Amino acid sequence: MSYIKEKFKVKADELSTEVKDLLKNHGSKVIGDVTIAQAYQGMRGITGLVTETSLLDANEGIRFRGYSIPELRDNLPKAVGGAEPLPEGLFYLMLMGELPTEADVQHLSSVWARRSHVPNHVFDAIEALPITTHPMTMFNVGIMALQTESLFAKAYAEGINKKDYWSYMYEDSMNLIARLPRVAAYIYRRKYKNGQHIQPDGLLDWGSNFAHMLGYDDEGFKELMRLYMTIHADHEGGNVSAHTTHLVGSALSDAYQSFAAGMNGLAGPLHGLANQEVIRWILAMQEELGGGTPTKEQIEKYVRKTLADGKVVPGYGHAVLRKTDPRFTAQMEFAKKHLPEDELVKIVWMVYDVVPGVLTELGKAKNPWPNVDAHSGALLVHYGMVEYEFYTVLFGVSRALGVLASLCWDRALGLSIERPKSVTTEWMKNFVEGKVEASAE
Ligand SMILES: CC(=O)SCCNC(=O)CCNC(=O)[C@H](O)C(C)(C)COP(=O)(O)OP(=O)(O)OC[C@H]1O[C@@H](n2cnc3c(N)ncnc32)[C@H](O)[C@@H]1OP(=O)(O)O
Ligand SMILES: O=C([O-])CC(=O)C(=O)O
Repeated sequence: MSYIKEKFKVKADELSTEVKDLLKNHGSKVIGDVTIAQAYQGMRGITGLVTETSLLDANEGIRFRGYSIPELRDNLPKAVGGAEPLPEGLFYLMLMGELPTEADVQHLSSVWARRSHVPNHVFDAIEALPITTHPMTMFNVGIMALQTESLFAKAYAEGINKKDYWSYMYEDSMNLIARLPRVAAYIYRRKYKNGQHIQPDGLLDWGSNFAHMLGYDDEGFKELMRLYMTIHADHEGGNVSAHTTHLVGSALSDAYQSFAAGMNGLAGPLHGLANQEVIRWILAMQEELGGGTPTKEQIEKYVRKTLADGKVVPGYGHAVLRKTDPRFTAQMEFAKKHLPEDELVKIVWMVYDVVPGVLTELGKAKNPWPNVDAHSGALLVHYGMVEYEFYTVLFGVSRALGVLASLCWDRALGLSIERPKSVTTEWMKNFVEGKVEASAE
């Protein structure tokens, strides 16, 4: 057993004991009430999930095992000559709950490089789709085709003790993370670069090897990839992609099936697809105005028109956050350092000056501030990745780090199949009239 796996097992046994004690001594303690509005409106504010890897504060933003994004950028190991954290280090932190050493990160880089082989039938499955297929659909087909490699599914079919589920989930998760960049890069090169594929370079770290396979070998893009892969990885457990992965995994679906389910959620425009929508929205605004940099007045007019047309302003608002997303700020800082004169980036910053005021004035959105998706596309365009339909695939590769670390914990803690109670509107009406009672079961 690898030393990381062994260490995870020790930590998992410790936490399992603590959770058992918590359940035995405090299991019936109430942590919240549920209102009728919450049942109809996306369960906002209901605490009903346990996710170890990260925790969100509405005003401060995400913390990964207690570390904010600026703290991660200071404390996680970097590539030689690089300033951004290596995503391998974030995975280690999320899995283990402690910061990695340089050696831990190098170990993970080499383990993932070693496990990155993707069987040919996965590429064949992607090739069977029309070239016009959305990259997120290709991505999901690729992930599902990889499911033939699931060690958990094979072991379960042969019959394993439930105490060992975590071990197979760990192996599947490590293999899937190792393979995703190759699948994603294959999709990109197939769809946008005439199928001229680039072989992996096993000597590179995970993020720069991904950049290399995509066809972007300059150091600036590699740094961006490391930052991008780090900040998109996790956002506690209730967001659509993390919750879906956890939910499907709770039925003992394997890592491939669970992650694919999560990725179908990420592909929705109110979630991960918003990053492509931001660039599409800015380009459409520029086109309508005849190109060039718009004025703030023109941006404001376009925002009001978007809202009047019954559409959302992509990249703004959030289900939980109530301030500017620190992931937006991290990308803004990256841009100020590396590409302060970029025209599209400047437009993103002008939009940031305008949108919160308009959304606040209209008073409907609970959070008028930008989220992670408001900035990411402009950085990618700067380095030449203009194919915005691909952006959510990048998000998905990163999200694998968080949701798969969480799946390892789910199986290590032996979490139950998820099955909350639902009721009908007729039940709600009867409840209001006192004809039925809410049940604790
Ligand atoms: C990685 C991520 O997933 S980050 C989020 C990415 N998504 C986007 O950027 C899409 C644009 N934003 C939105 O649609 C929303 O803000 C969401 C989906 C992120 C959050 O949704 P909610 O929690 O329901 O937001 P909230 O409670 O503030 O919504 C209240 C009203 O304001 C509207 N609203 C919220 N944000 C926006 C926005 N950016 N533009 C226009 N209207 C908005 C909602 O559509 C809703 O309108 P309704 O009452 O007519 O249905
Ligand atoms: O937390 C959410 O609901 C959405 C989000 O920002 C993410 O998943 O990264």
